[in-house]
Amino acid sequence: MPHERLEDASARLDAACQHVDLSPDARRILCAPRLALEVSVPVRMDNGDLRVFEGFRVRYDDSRGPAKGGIRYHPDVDMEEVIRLAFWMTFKCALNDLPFGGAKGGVAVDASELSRCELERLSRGYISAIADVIGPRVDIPAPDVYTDATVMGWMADEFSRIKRENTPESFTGKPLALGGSKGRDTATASGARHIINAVIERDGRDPNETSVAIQGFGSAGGGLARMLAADGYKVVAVSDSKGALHHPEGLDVEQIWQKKRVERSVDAVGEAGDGEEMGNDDLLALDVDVLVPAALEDAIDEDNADTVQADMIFEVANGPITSAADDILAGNDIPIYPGILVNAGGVTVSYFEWRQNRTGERWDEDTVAERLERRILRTTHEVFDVMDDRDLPPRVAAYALALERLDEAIMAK
Ligand SMILES: NC(=O)c1ccc[n+]([C@@H]2O[C@H](COP(=O)([O-])OP(=O)(O)OC[C@H]3O[C@@H](n4cnc5c(N)ncnc54)[C@H](O)[C@@H]3O)[C@@H](O)[C@H]2O)c1
Repeated sequence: MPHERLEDASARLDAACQHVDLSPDARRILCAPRLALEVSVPVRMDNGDLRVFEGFRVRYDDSRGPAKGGIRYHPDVDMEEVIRLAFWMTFKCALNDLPFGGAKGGVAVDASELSRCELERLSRGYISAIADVIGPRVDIPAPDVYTDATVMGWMADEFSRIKRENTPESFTGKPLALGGSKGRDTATASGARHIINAVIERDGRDPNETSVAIQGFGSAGGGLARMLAADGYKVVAVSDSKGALHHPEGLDVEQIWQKKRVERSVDAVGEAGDGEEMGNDDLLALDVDVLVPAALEDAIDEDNADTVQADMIFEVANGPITSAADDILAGNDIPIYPGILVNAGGVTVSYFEWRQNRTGERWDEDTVAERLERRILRTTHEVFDVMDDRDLPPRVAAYALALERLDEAIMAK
């Protein structure tokens, strides 16, 4: 890969390549993105000033179908980060056998500083700038960090205006009224829950005796905390960007959820429940059975990897563990279930949304939940088979399986 900060993605590709008879053509094709577009998005601010934002859209690979990937609004977004995220989407879609390639987009912006009207103008301007490279049979965007259904609604509307046709299947993660799918808001947490339950059962553990710490109490991590607590797990620690809360016998997750997500309190998680407050980094070092990083990238790196005491890690965030940390955790025999498996519930229900929009169907909540569980468990058991048959750790097994599917499509072309 040509970009310096892509070593993590590249290291995962190299590790998987050692276990797959990859054709040299596929290796060459997967080393760089198919398309990397950088755009300037001028936006008239409420006070009359003009600001110009940097935007990106990357189509990493589309050998298995139109590319799929979210749009992130964050001040740190740059081309390298977007390429890295698009690479992971390529492997996530392949691993989960979705008929999609991988893409990602983003705008370098602190969305919290913008008024609602400024955010709408930015979202519409960004779509106008990338309209030539997206579409329902080319590249289908979705929400990511600091973008949501409202933003997708504006973007889908802008795209329909530009194309002069109504194409709800051009975007996923839309509001229900504009063709969004039921179950999209809880899809990532549900997928992660099914995988954790499958691993706990395979290991012969009892959920009631299993302690869990979750970093990041957002839509994915907070939703998962609620589901695991309902399944009987002891959720002993959760955190957000402001603080962490710990209770060795298990936290009252519903109370924290109510305060953080329903009342939209700005208080830290640490002030929202009846546990003891602790430092954010201390959560990662707790002696728990299950650790779930569900915040942002690079949370566990070579500086803190050695402090991790969990029996196993499930990545809900994209790329929360650097490749250097991976090596340290492997040396300490801590298995890591990778994000391309664990957080695939979101893109799976996005695929359901795209299918519903293309056929004009509307699936009810139970249908979405049942089809999601079936697909997630099928992939999970395929990964277990590769782990057993080839004696591989979960991350390498998942990448090897994805790589074989990508290789097959590239060679078939
Ligand atoms: N939501 C989805 O459908 C989905 C799908 C796939 C992957 N992901 C990934 O999951 C991660 C979280 O996404 P989300 O949608 O839940 O975002 P979100 O914005 O709803 O939540 C993120 C949470 O992380 C917390 N956080 C930030 N920095 C932290 C830190 N240093 N320590 C502890 N907590 C911190 C924030 O306070 C917030 O509570 C991202 O990496 C995203 O790419 C999300």
